[in-house]
Amino acid sequence: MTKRQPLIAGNWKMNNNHFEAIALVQKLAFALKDKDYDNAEVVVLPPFTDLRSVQTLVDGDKLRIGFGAQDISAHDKGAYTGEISGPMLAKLECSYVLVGHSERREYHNEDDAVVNSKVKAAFKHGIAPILCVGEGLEVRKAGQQVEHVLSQLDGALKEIPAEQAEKIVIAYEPVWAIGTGEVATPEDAQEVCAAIRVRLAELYSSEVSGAVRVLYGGSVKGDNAGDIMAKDDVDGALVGGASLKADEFAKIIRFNENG
Ligand SMILES: O=C(CO)COP(=O)(O)O
Repeated sequence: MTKRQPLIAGNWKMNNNHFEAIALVQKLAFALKDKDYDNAEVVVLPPFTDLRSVQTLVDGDKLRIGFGAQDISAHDKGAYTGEISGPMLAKLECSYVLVGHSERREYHNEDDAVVNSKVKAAFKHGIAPILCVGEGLEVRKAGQQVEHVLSQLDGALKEIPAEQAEKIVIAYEPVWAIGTGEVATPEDAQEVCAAIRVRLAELYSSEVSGAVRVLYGGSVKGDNAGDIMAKDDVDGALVGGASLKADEFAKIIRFNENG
């Protein structure tokens, strides 16, 4: 099986205006050494209003920092006030887009059908979706986390062909670990990430399941990243709060040097 390149992605959520975005990406570029880029692919996911500034900086200074958006419309164009389309994101050279984040599911009522239509929209325009899945506390307490996550996965991947599925990134983000400081144990993360990989093999093939990167997200910091990513089926991290501090995010990118 080919080795999957670790991916560390920073979901800035609704933080940083476009000036602050430039400053943060510059600080991150200063904090990273050449060898850090060999360690992991580095990606930031700023708000829409920052994307043009980040693109100009990354492009102009030839930074090895990728970027993407936090949401995508299911539609290509038209009367959808407030939405941002796949063609717009593709024109800005976004490589990635978050789809199905628990905050979108919760505050914007995005169900599996909506998530599925956004995954399709991303692929249609050559953008790799970072599909977020994860259970809430009640589901975890009932021990139903694997079933819950696999059902979200099945819903999101409906009618997605293998050639596209192998390019998806999946982020397992237990809702109870997001922004709470309560990180999942490496064993908890491994259990669900491994189950995701098995389901990808069932839905597609062992080639697809071996190629897809499965990330963990939820209170990842510099000093817990290494233990989680040491697990076989965890290929990186989707980082919220800690991605807003360049030094802390750089420490996560150097995950295998911290302990
Ligand atoms: O939701 C997250 C990333 O998408 C995780 O957020 P925190 O790292 O702040 O817990």
